[in-house]
Amino acid sequence: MLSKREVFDGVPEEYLSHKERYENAIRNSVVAFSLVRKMQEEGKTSINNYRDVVGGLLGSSVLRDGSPLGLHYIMFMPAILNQANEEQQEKWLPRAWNCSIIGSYAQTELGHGTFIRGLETTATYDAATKQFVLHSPTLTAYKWWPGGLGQTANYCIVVAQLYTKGQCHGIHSFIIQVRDEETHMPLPGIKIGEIGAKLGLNAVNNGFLGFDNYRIPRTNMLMKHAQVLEDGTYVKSRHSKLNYGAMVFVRVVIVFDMVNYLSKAVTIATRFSAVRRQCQLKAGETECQILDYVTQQHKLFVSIAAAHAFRITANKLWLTFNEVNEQLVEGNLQRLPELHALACCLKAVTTADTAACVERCRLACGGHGYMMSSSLPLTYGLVTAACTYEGENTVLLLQTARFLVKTYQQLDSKALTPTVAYLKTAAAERFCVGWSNTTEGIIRGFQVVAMRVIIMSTFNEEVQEMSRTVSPQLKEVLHQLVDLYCTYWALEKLSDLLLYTPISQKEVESLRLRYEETLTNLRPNAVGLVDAFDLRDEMLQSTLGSYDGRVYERLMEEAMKSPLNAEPMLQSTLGSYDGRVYERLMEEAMKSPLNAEPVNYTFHKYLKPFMQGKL
Ligand SMILES: CCCCCCCCCC/C=C\CCCCCCC/C=C/C(=O)SCCNC(=O)CCNC(=O)[C@H](O)C(C)(C)COP(=O)(O)OP(=O)(O)OC[C@H]1O[C@@H](n2cnc3c(N)ncnc32)[C@H](O)[C@@H]1OP(=O)(O)O
Ligand SMILES: Cc1cc2nc3c(=O)[nH]c(=O)nc-3n(C[C@H](O)[C@H](O)[C@H](O)COP(=O)(O)OP(=O)(O)OC[C@H]3O[C@@H](n4cnc5c(N)ncnc54)[C@H](O)[C@@H]3O)c2cc1C
Repeated sequence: MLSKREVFDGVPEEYLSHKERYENAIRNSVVAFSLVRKMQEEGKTSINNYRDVVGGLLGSSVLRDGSPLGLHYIMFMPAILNQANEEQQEKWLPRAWNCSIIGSYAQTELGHGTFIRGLETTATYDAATKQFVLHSPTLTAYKWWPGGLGQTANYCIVVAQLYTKGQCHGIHSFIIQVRDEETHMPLPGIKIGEIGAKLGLNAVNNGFLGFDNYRIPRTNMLMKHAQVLEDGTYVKSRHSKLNYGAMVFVRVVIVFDMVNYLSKAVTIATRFSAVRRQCQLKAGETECQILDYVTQQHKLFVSIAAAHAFRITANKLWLTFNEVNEQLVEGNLQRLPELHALACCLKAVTTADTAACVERCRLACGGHGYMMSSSLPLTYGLVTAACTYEGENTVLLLQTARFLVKTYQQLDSKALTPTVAYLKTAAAERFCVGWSNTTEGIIRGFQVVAMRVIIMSTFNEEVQEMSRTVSPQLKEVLHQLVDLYCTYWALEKLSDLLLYTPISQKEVESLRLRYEETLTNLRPNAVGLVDAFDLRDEMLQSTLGSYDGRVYERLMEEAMKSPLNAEPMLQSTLGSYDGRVYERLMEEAMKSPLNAEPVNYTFHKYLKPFMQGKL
């Protein structure tokens, strides 16, 4: 087993080079995922809790800026489960489960991400040799972004336009070996490397991939839904969108991921706000905790409520995902459009809200929130990426809008699926005859707004669920969070309510008062509520949010770790003596150090022993 601190002992990640960061990421990942594999071997994990085990690792402090192995678990294996037939699953899944092959998922190209029907990579069937020929006809056809593809993965799910007998049948998925399993060298006809430094997730080793008439066996087309027979005959899928299943799965998983990151950020900011004293409420008094300012409570408390709301919603979405997938297995596709719309909506809403809340948590911590050691900038970099990957949020919300408009148009002719059944009730004019400043009244108001502007609201089911399962004391606090969340958004979306509901000016004023009362009621429990997330210091990795509150001592301890403090005259790379700054930046951008050699040395040192089960 590798020693705990074998590499870069004591130097925080922020001070490592791009290459050292990659080595650190590989080392941490193989150690961490060796534990997952051991749990599998001992039967301590299965497909049901696998999401939590892997998700917990990927969101942990060990893999704090992502992992080059993340896509192997998040998309490569689910794509095989979702799109490979039984024979293909028997061949590929065991090797993927024990990581004797490492995979990625390559759909996005330099020229296309959202419009996947416009992807340019081609897979042309050659009946004479019973092979597909993969080709990248243009530079914009190069796959660009796949996680782990830069230097790590040796297999990949590739999404390409399928051609057979001269006809294009649209995009389909293929499992493709891109590197030699022994030498890790790129195979002939494969052009591959990493795309360079990013805003965040710099440990993920995102790569590019180009094909030059690269041949694969016919049986490497994932054929659970559609097939190409040996003579080139195309057999189409029962539903054209079944091939999109991997994306739906990850969108569902991302909602859980946002719960983790939002809980972490608001724990850090709330605990720091209880420690930080700044300014006096009255002259001569001792400085007060910044958590006592209503403005600080306004910034933070809705994030505590949102973390609970997203967790309950994520659990509900996961149940729906499993229900619909069981129906798909039985050939019942009736709820697939609803699941797609729900996954699109909740992925977009939770990622956008989490990114906004994490940034607000950072701003609530003043200068110390801007320190990398606070962990808030890193967390922001992680969550803001989720607004883009797995479907850019604007585009996904348009998908939801499309589904809701269609549902509304069929309101009287078609039975409504569970998550939109409220639209029937809200359609009746009598539904919202008055306004009440209660949680139910606000939700009803949003349902009317949703009805009128076809926006989905999903909160009411969780409130009923919650009242059945908690103690009176906890129920009171959780209801305060529900009240806070509803009154916060009612005030945020006041323009819609004023347009579409009979809410009066007087009721708006009392709503505002109710909101401030709720902030005050929650204040005594604020730190307890974030402690309840039960995030250990090792998970938070934050000088501001540690449980013991020793903020200033930790800030100083971290500052002293900077190599610049060790050697006052250390030369910065940007200040090179010859002044050729722009030429150096261009050289660096065109040749990331990881691309310097075709096989990065970390393969033989870490990956190969891991893949051979020797770690
Ligand atoms: C073994 C298991 C291991 C499990 C381990 C789990 C570990 C969990 C760890 C958790 C930790 C972290 C998780 C987070 C980390 C995630 C990292 C992710 C890395 C990123 C990967 C990527 O980004 S992959 C690329 C993603 N790309 C996209 O999403 C592209 C977005 N574009 C699209 O989806 C489509 O192009 C779009 C929907 C926008 C339009 O498609 P189009 O074909 O043009 O369709 P339309 O004409 O608009 O609509 C036609 C009809 O099709 C319906 N439809 C569209 N998409 C779907 C779908 N996906 N499913 C079902 N139906 C769909 C649409 O509704 C229309 O229907 P209608 O009836 O005609 O209206
Ligand atoms: C950190 C990260 C990791 C990723 N990992 C992977 C991976 O492992 N595998 C993979 O295949 N991909 C991956 N991606 C790529 C990701 O899926 C794409 O970036 C995403 O789908 C958006 O596509 P695009 O970047 O081409 O932007 P585009 O599709 O070009 O969109 C650009 C902008 O145009 C606008 N726009 C586009 N279409 C519409 C429309 N129809 N209506 C209105 N506005 C529109 C939106 O404002 C959008 O932001 C990753 C991306 C990131 C950031």
